[in-house]
Amino acid sequence: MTLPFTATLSSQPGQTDDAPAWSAGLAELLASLHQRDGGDPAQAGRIRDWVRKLAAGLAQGHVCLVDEHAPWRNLSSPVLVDAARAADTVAPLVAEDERLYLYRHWQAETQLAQALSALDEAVGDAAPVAAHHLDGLNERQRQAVAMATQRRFSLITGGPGTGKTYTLVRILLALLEQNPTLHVALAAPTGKAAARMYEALSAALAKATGVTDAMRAALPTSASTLHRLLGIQYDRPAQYHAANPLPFDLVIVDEASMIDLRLASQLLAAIDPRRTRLILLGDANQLAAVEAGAVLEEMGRAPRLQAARVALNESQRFGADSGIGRLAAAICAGDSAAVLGFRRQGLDKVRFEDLPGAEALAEALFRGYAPYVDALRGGADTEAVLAAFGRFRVLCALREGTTGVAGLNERLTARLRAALGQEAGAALWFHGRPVMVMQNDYALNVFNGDIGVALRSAAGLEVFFPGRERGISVARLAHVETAFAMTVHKSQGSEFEEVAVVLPGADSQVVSRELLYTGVTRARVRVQVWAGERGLSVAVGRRTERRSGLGGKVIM
Ligand SMILES: Nc1ncnc2c1ncn2[C@@H]1O[C@H](COP(=O)(O)OP(=O)(O)OP(=O)(O)O)[C@@H](O)[C@H]1O
Repeated sequence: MTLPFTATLSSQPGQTDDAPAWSAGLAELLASLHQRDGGDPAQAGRIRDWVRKLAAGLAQGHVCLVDEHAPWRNLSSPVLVDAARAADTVAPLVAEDERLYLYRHWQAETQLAQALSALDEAVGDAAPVAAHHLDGLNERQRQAVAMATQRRFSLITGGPGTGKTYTLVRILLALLEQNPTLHVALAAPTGKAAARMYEALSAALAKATGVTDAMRAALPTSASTLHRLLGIQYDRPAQYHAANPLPFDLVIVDEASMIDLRLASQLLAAIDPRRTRLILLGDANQLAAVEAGAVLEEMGRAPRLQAARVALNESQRFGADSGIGRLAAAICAGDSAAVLGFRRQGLDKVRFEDLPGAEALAEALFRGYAPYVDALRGGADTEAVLAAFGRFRVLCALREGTTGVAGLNERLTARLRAALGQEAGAALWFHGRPVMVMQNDYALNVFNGDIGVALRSAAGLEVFFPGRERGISVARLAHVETAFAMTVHKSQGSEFEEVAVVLPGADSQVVSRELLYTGVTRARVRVQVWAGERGLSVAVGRRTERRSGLGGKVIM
């Protein structure tokens, strides 16, 4: 049977405080199927209740419902199967010990765990890494090089500027020295993250010593999205899978915190443990994927994968005394007192502000876009306009409300149009409208999360994206949103000179330590934090935990 959750699962968790509307429908459906197919009518209410809770959890990124008493253990129901039998018998719900899943999440989690175990078992076929590849690295970086050159699966985590790229270059050079024809693929969950990964790696390679022309020639000339790497289009099955694995010796995936359970299981299925080495890079303290499954974090905690992971911990970007670095560290540590202390005493390059009313907030945030307004007014070329827009961004926890993306975009739009002397009007498109693509469009070659600016050109109003010469007529771009303000979720994988993080009031359930950390660390130079004391302290105090069974399932 087909369950009605495929489309709705992509509703944004962390953005509404309520259980999704579809959870009640799914609960009713399964409760009535239970009765129709001969289940004990007295148990229908329990099924309904569990499914409702499970669905609410899914919308927040949990993979399963957890109850330590496993009340589903001895329940006989046509809509529920025990995990021990789930490989042969398909039912909408799977019970596995204290966890209850929708079938396809149980299947993805189980397949991912098996693939990880198989890959992690295939270790130790490489020669030890030559000592010169370790020169100048700190202890954790050395461990990472040794690990990634020895193992088939490795996980390298670390915050911004901890040297993930720097270390990766050493790993690549060491592996290329052993095998000059190494076939390498670079990928990331979004187009933006892939582009940034490639840029960072190219820059680090340009600075590295001992890179021969042959090595350069063996390296890929771009990084792709994971969807493109795996050949996933729309909702069709991936082109690469267990029976047709990816034709690479080494696959490197950046920004792995953004990978959800389904994509992770598709990626691992496409890795041939006899041939391919997989290196995942990411920041485990960041927000997890919007969809179900905090895969990176789970992998990071799985006891059996301990030898396959290294956490880099010395940031070169944010020195120990940098304001952003100290703030990020205090947020990560859940140290509300320290964060409130910074807020009261002041912190270098960090501006803390109380939340004013809607108009005053928009007015203050609009000042961040002054260089962008100047570029548009002065008739700067497209590249300069895009660069000016890329300097600053407003990042929100919510979509709706005074502090939400939608309202702020409206108010910032009105201010930009006034500043440019445009008539205030209801027109959706205008010269200077920054937009974010919300859906992959393979025909236009634009992807979820790409950001461009609408500019008047000889061909009319066209959207220009960084790194692309030609604009795209606004009429062809259906799934876009104005992008002065964006959610913290959507900002993952991007970086700006300055960001303004806007939190809602203290009673919101959606703000968390991971969200605030992700927002703050999108800034390279300066950050503004718009939140009252209580809101800030609640955010720092709340850790998101994702319920799943992955950690315990990976075995060797
Ligand atoms: N061991 C080291 N010796 C000298 N410089 C280093 C070392 N490790 C990192 N760096 C430098 O620190 C800076 C940050 O490193 P890098 O860009 O690799 O971090 P990153 O973790 O990839 O950051 P991000 O997550 O922001 O992309 C770079 O300028 C890099 O050259």
